[in-house]
Parts: sequence; C-alpha cells; structure tokens
Amino acid sequence: MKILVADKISSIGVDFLKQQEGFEVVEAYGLYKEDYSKFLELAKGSSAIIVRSDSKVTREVIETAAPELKAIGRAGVGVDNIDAEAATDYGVVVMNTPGGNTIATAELTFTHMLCGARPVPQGAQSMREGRWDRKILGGSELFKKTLGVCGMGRIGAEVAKRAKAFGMEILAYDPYLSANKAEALGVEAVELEELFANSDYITVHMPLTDATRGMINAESIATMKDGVRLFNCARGGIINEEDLLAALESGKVAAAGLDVYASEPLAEDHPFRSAKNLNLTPHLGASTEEAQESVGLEIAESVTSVIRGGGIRNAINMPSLDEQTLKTVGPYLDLCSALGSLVQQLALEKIEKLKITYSGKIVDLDANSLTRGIIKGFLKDISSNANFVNALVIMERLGLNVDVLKSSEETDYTELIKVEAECANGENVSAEGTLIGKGNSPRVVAINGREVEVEPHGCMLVIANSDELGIVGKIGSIIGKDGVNIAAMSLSRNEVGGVALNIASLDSDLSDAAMDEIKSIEAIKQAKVVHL
Ligand SMILES: NC(=O)C1=CN([C@@H]2O[C@H](COP(=O)(O)OP(=O)(O)OC[C@H]3O[C@@H](n4cnc5c(N)ncnc54)[C@H](O)[C@@H]3O)[C@@H](O)[C@H]2O)C=CC1
Ligand SMILES: O=C(O)CCC(=O)C(=O)O
Repeated sequence: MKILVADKISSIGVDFLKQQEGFEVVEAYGLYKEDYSKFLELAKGSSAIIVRSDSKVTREVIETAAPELKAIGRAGVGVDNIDAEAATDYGVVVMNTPGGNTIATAELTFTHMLCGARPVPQGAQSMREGRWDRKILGGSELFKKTLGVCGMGRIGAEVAKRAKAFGMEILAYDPYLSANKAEALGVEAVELEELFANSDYITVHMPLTDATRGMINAESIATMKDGVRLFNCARGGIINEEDLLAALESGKVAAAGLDVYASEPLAEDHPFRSAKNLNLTPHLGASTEEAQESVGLEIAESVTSVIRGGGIRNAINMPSLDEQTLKTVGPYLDLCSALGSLVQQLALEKIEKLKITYSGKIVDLDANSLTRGIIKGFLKDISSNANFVNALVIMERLGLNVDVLKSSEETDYTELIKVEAECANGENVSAEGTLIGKGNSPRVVAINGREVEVEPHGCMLVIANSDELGIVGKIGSIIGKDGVNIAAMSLSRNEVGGVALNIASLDSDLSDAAMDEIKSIEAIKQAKVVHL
C-alpha cells in the first residue's frame, strides 16, 4: 500500500509508517508546487496522502488516487488545503490532528503580542545594523490591558490563560462558547462589537469561514480604540490586509503581528514587508519540535488505523469511531449491512424513504455508525463506491430520506434492528435482525413482518406464496434439478391457507430457467434471489 507523504512531517511519523508491514512510503516534499504532474503521477494508486499546509489535496488529486485512496491525513488543524467534499464523494476519510499544535501556536501568538507591546524585532534589527536606538524603541505593558480573543477554542483558550498570568483582562467573542467554559477560563463573554470597542489587544483564533472572512476590516477597525494592537495566527483573510495596512499607516492600529496571509507564501514585494510596526512570521505557528513530533506521529497512526480497518479518530467528514466503539458496534455491522441490502433487493418498486428502528439494548450504542452500516448495505447494488464515509451523502444525492428511531417498545429480542423501505406505490418492505448466541451471530428474524430465522449471507431465495400443500416440495425439486444445494430453509405463514414466506439459503445461484419454473407455479406470488 502506497502512502504519499506530500509535505515534510516529523521523522517520527515517517519512521512509524515505514515500520508498517506492507506500506511503501513515498516522500515527495515540495513536489506539489515544483512538478504538479509528477506529483499526480505519484498520487495515483496511493492508499493515503499526508500533508501539512503546502500541498493541496484537490478533487483532481483525489480522483487520480481513487479508488485506492482511503485516507487523507493533515498533520495540523486547518484543512482548508483539502477538498473534503470531494474526499467524501470518493469515500475517503479526512483526518486532522487537533490539539497537537495548540501550545506551539498559543506561544507564537503570545510572542507576537509581546513583540507588539515591545519592539523587540526592531531592536534586534537595529543592533545588527550597528545602531543603539534606545530613545525610539520604547513600548508598553500587557499588565492591566484588555485582550479581546475572537474564537475561544483550543488555541484561544491557551492564549487567554497566558494573558491572565500577565495580568490582562480578557473579553471573549465566540458564538459557541458556553457560559460554563467562559467562567472556568475566567473570561468575560461579550458580543463582537463590545470586544472591538473595549480591547487594547485583539487576537483571532477561529477558522476562515464566510462568517470570519474580513471580520476585522476598515469598518470594524474604526470602532476600536485608538492605538489598538491586532494579531492573527489563525488564518489569513480574517483581517482584511489592505485595511490593516491603512490602519497601521494612520496609526489607528499601533502595532500588529501576523503569522498567516490571504495568499501564502507572502509575495516578495507585498507591502506588508515594509509596513511599520508590523511583525511578520512565515506561518510558523505549529513549527516547534514538540508540535511537529506530536502531529506527525498522530497522523501517521491515524492513517495507519484507517487503512487497516481500525478506529477512525479526528475525522472531519464523518463521525470518528474510536477502537472501543468499533469493538462494540463491530459485531452489528455485518447484520446492519445485510438488512440494508435485503430491503433494497426485495423492493419491487422505487424506494422513497428508509426508516430504521433500533430497539432494546442496542439503543445505547453509537447509532450513527450502525445507520451508516445499514445504508452502506442498502447502496451495495446502487453505487459502486459506497462506504461508511459517503453513505449519507449518496442517500442525500439520491433524494432518499432516512428516518432513525430509537424505540423503547418491548420486542421478543433483547435487541432488534428494523429496516423499512417505503416504496412509491405505498407498499413497505422490511427486514428485522438481531445477534444471537455467544458468537454474536447475525440473524434475520423477520421479513415484511413475518417471522423467519435466516443467517444473512450468500445466496437466498425469498418466496411468498399462498399457503398450499406441496409447494415446498415443488420448489425443492426444481432447486435440486438445477444442481443447487439448499443449506437451510425457513418457513412461516400468517395463517393456515394464508400467505407463506419461504426462505432458502442456497450454496450457489439458481439458473434463470429454474427461477422461471419456480415463478410459473401458480401459488407463487413473488420469488427473488438476493445476494448478501
Ligand atoms: N498559525 C498556525 O500555524 C496555526 C494555525 N491554526 C489555526 O488556528 C485556528 C484555531 O485553531 P484551534 O484553536 O485549534 O481551533 P478550535 O476549533 O479549537 O477553535 C476555533 C474556535 O473558533 C470558534 N469560532 C468558529 N466560528 C466563529 C466565529 N464566526 N466567530 C468567533 N468564533 C468562531 C469556534 O467556536 C471555536 O471555539 C484555526 O484556524 C487553525 O487552522 C492552528 C494551528 C497552527
Ligand atoms: O502545518 C503547519 O505548519 C500549519 C499549521 C496550521 O496552520 C494548522 O494546523 O492549522
């Protein structure tokens, strides 16, 4: 299995990958920018692609690597360089490593804040240039100043903790910040306008989204204190670059520090490079030994786990599935897939909606994974690449609603999964199943509400017929004549002389001629071979 490491990650991560049996690790640092067609050539057939922020994993890259591509790993937080939608379409898990570079980025932010308060970079530069600029390089203190933190997530919170140690007051703006967390952090949660109006220092720590793009611009800067200091170690574009330049020029903004830019790398002749009171770093937030070791190893482990069919952690395009959850839901997944596939194959009309009901002790399990398992099975014969990642998206694209219910109603089983398909003609097709015995064997225990007991795998002949004498014999002899062995048979009927349901598990498929003969028996209402 080829693992393409497109950006330089820590050698600990690369060594971990190289130690994995069956992995061919291809290191292609810088190739994305230097020779894109060679990069695409290398991407072809990769099971995983690992990046930091230099290489982009676009739809074209994903299409090129598909269908082998299973995982895209981002050694870092921001996934703006990965087309997650395309990855989902192709059933590829996208994972990042939140947390691994939090401290590194919080510390760099604080470095920028300190350099915004005291002109250390300017002082260092003047000393290199042989000057002694004591008189013009005065600064101010962080102590007793107000810091406005926009985005009180992992990094924002770490910055706030450090600011408190420096004796700063902290205002926080984050629409998703709970009152409890604000209290625990000792920060005052406020609206954005209040933060802008009352802060001496403002730092942003949120992703670049439609809501955050240009959040700090000429208009909002005008509402800030004169001499405010601005910092961005999150994503370029949150602070409007032209407006920042103008505000630095006018002195409205006394100092600023940036680690990230609307376009990276920053152009050689970008006006930022000569702006006064502006400290720039080349996207160094995560560039500490510790952070890189942490995210490099973490992403190598996460990618390996996904490729080997293990737990999925920190996935951004599907719910993560830790080893423990996987262990608990694992035994149900074959059953789920079989039930989904069964209703899809048994429906004679166009299906308009799926209804899934979980009853009994299963309601405590991770329903999302089970539902994805059912839908994956449902889509088996509809979409060639349906998997856990893209199952829900494919259903949405097909316009098929999925209702999920957790029921407290008692059933004959300690746990029961029921999958019902509502068809265009108003008829429902349903299959119910459970796990039995110590080995947690999957069993289909009802079809269309009729009790059966069938092991759901291989070839199954499902027959509905009017309950008449000798039908089973007739069917058996046609199957035997066709040279097919019946492994098991389950019979059920609603009432004597009513409608009977026969399910024959077959060792191999029936010929068309045998199927025609079965269908020609007058009492047979429906006969279908399903493959699970
Ligand atoms: N400079 C660098 O090298 C690095 C930059 N980053 C960037 O820093 C940013 C923050 O990272 P983390 O703290 O790890 O992420 P996080 O997900 O823990 O925190 C982001 C916070 O932003 C908040 N938020 C979302 N939309 C918002 C809005 N419209 N207004 C205000 N707040 C909003 C969220 O509620 C969340 O609390 C990300 O953009 C990440 O890509 C992260 C690591 C390194
Ligand atoms: O990999 C890097 O150095 C960039 C880190 C970053 O921006 C992030 O994790 O969001």
